[in-house]
Amino acid sequence: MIALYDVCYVRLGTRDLDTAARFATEVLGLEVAERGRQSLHLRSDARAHTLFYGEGDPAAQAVGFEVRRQEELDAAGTVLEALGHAVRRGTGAECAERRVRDFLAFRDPSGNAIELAWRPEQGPGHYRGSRDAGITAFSHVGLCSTDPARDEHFWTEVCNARVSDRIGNAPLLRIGQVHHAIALFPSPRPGIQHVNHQVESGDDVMRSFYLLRERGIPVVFGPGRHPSSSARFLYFEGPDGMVFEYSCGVRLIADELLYRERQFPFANSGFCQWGAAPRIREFQ
Ligand SMILES: O=C(O)c1cccc(O)c1O
Ligand SMILES: [Fe+2]
Repeated sequence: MIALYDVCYVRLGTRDLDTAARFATEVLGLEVAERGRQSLHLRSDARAHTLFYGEGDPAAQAVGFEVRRQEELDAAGTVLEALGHAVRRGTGAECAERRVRDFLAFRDPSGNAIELAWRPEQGPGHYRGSRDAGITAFSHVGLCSTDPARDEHFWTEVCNARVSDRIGNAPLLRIGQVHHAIALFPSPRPGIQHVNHQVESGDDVMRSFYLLRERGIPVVFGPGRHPSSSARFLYFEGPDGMVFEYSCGVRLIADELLYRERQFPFANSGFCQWGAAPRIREFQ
């Protein structure tokens, strides 16, 4: 079983790096860790980076998960190849760009680019947001899945994820105590479906709601509250149509023995207990 320790970074492609840089700093509130001619590393917490934008095809995406031991990479490669997944070890330059010592790349059963990363770096000093969005950490990703049941099996049987709740057939999967690090939503195609950052308080969610509206940033769901994680949330659209989410108050699941996953309806009420309606394709 591949022991994922935490979700550690998201890599996005963008056709316009300047626009992405302005959005990531002035709107989202991330800190620029490094800006290259065709690359942008952004911080949201103590880590060296959690969001990377590369200039090019917006479909050039990947999600990085930390593994704690380098031997896990070899073992994971063997397991994945036996299941028919092509695997590739990162080059020195690619590891440096990811601020990791080593990584293994493969695609999940839907075709999402996944990277298993060893020893992701911590950043210098505290994260200092470019605006006070109240961000405390990069926390989870939504992934598009062409077969949520099949992919749930992959993430929970080949990897060590556990189902915290389901919304219809969409599983919300934890790898630590946080309610979920990965959520799989039905879609005809693979891809990163949303990127979540946790914020300090409900006030931060509401402050961002008014700021985004003022700046004409499309709010596509919320403010609302998820019945699954109990988190209050706000979803909005960034460059290249990528959906970002702020949420606060996500529940922690500490008792692995007693906890039982719940089933919510794939309906507005399964996504929000306050009555908000999503304008997000994968939530409809
Ligand atoms: O936090 C959640 O429970 C949640 C539920 C549905 C979709 C999401 O993106 C979520 O973060
Ligand atoms: Fe989310």
